[in-house]
Amino acid sequence: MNAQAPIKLIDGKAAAARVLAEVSAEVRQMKAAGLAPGLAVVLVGQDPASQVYVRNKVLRAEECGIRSLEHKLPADTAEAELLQLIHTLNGDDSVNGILVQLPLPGHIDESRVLQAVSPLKDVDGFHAENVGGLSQGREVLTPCTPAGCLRLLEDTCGDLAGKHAVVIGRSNIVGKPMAALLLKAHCTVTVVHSKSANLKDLCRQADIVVAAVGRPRLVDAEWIKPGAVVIDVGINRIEEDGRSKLVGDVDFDSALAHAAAITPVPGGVGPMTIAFLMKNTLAAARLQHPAQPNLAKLPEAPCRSIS
Ligand SMILES: Nc1nc(=O)c2c([nH]1)NC[C@@H]1CN(c3ccc(C(=O)N[C@@H](CCC(=O)O)C(=O)O)cc3)C=[N+]21
Repeated sequence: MNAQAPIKLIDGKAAAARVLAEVSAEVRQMKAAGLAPGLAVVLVGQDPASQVYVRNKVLRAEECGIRSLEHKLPADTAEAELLQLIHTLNGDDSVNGILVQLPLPGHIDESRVLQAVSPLKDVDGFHAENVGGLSQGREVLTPCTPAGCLRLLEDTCGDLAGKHAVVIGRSNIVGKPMAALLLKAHCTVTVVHSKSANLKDLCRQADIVVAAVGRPRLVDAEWIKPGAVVIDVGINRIEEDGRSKLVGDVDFDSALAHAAAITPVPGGVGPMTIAFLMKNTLAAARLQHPAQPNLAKLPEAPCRSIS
């Protein structure tokens, strides 16, 4: 009766493990060529969720042989002091990647801080130089979450050319760079957001839906065209049945009825974000050593954000 393909769960943990295995192999080659890649993670304040992410990043880095340095600063750190730390890290040759965990406390100007990170060490791809480069389709350091989503989509759908992708959300961290990457992959891209008219109708036209709005379970089966592929970027902590739960921007159980394939939360996009942070750290190390003959002999970067 139903000719549709069986529902497929997109396993972000398994995909991330594959990416991390590639990273580990590359780290070994880099070390053989005399370079031990290092990542600095800067956390300002005590936000418990951020602390969990930072801990996960440090663990994954260690697993694939990347040195990670954690800088924890108190919530009342002055902007000038944070900028000074970034300048020090910019000038430290043992640091190849710098990640400043967001959000920053309200008294700190986020864009000034992101602009202070050297574009060659900007493993988040948030510096204007890299944002502009991505928009021009140049090979630059690219934000980790959208890069991870693109890999999941390519693994699931193969060639993305000509597909209609609807990105829900227009943040600088996910929505906008996701749209740029999908365009680069030859999709027809629609970006919708909280002020869009006919949000649901637009979404229902999509072959690919990427939900990144931060609204728990906003997207249900009615938003999804039968056979569409759904990537859920949302990580929302909610209270339900007297306990705390992690849910996405997609109502998973409902969307499952229409989707050909869908990412779970947790275990979907989150682990891929961290895996691509590691990949970007290696890509950054390569950018910083363009003339090093031994590194130049390394195989082409399989990092999609670069190659
Ligand atoms: N400059 C900056 N860059 C970021 O990339 C950045 C940031 N700031 N601030 C916070 C958000 C959030 N983020 C996550 C990364 C991984 C998981 C992750 O691994 N999640 C797992 C476990 C989740 C859990 O159990 O808590 C999963 O979804 O399966 C989650 C969230 C990166 N962010």
